[in-house]
Amino acid sequence: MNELENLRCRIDAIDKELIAVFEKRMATVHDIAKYKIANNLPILNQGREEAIISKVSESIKNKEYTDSAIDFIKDIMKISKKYQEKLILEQK
Ligand SMILES: C=C(O[C@@H]1C=C(C(=O)O)C=C[C@H]1O)C(=O)O
Repeated sequence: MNELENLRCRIDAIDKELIAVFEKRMATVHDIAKYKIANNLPILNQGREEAIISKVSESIKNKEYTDSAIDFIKDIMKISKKYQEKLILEQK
């Protein structure tokens, strides 16, 4: 296997881990959406999102990746809200 193939193998293994963790997060988002529906709460919680972004920038070890990590978590939260909207629409 050449170097590029070897590195891509490593990416494939990391993606597998990412998807497993993503599934766990989405299952929790699902439970949060059910709670919001039952308690008539809005999908967006700006304060919570800002706190998550702060935690990400504090906890990332390689500061070279800070901006990318913030972009990443913002995209994840966008996906989370889109999924919650879908669940809420299905209830109506
Ligand atoms: C999951 C929630 O809903 C929204 C999505 C968030 C997320 O994906 O982390 C955070 C805050 C909310 O804007 C929540 O309220 O906790």
